[in-house]
Amino acid sequence: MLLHVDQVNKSYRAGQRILKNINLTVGKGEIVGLVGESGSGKSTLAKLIMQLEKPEKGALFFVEQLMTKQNRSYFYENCQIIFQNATAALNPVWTVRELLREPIQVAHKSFTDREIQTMLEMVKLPSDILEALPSELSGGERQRVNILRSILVEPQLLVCDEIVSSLDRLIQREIIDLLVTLNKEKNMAILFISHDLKAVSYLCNRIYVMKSGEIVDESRKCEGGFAFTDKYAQMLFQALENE
Ligand SMILES: Nc1ncnc2c1ncn2[C@@H]1O[C@H](COP(=O)(O)OP(=O)(O)OP(=O)(O)O)[C@@H](O)[C@H]1O
Repeated sequence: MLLHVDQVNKSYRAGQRILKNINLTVGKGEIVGLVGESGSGKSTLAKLIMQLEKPEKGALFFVEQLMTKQNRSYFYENCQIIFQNATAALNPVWTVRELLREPIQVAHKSFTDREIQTMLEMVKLPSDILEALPSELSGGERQRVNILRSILVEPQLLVCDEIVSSLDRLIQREIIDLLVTLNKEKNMAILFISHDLKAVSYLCNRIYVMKSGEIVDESRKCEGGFAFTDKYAQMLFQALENE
């Protein structure tokens, strides 16, 4: 197992539990979805996974190892997160070339110009983009730069928190197809957090449904569809079928 969230609880204030006994796993090379209405606790769980917040109870394991301060750097070399707001994640005064150089240095890697060109091609960015500033890019291009920055370190797991929500449908589909390609070519596991059921159903092999801080259901894709047993989960996905 790549990621194992074991019986995790979280409150920000006494008496108000935001996460309740969360159990979630992501296997090597697996694409897992996490859906739920606004405020159900998805982003809080993402922050806990990335060790930006501490669980009150429970534990998190990465490649069977309990996540601790001591092995945090190994974790960050192998797990990357992308948030919805691509603009905020990119330093506005850096060109794309500089933005890509940073994670390359952090990962102690070096790439030739030719290799960088190949990577740009993989995420379908034009080669002349290297000298552009984030403000000169479209929303979809900014998110591609963000994705490219995250995958340069070749993580085993990519956590995507609402990364396509602010993009139009066509660009959303292109970004999702890019994630499918990265999953296939690099065997990179993905935890895809979204309230966009259509995107999640298309992309994921397995989906968790969250409601009011609890995981209420889980289903694996079978013959292109999902079979939920919980009433709330069924209602959510029923609406999608009727679209
Ligand atoms: N730093 C914080 N301090 C106090 N409460 C917080 C904090 N962060 C989140 N919350 C509360 O935790 C609950 C869950 O929020 P969270 O952002 O995890 O939900 P979400 O499912 O990701 O929602 P959305 O889909 O709208 O992003 C909300 O009620 C929110 O107000």
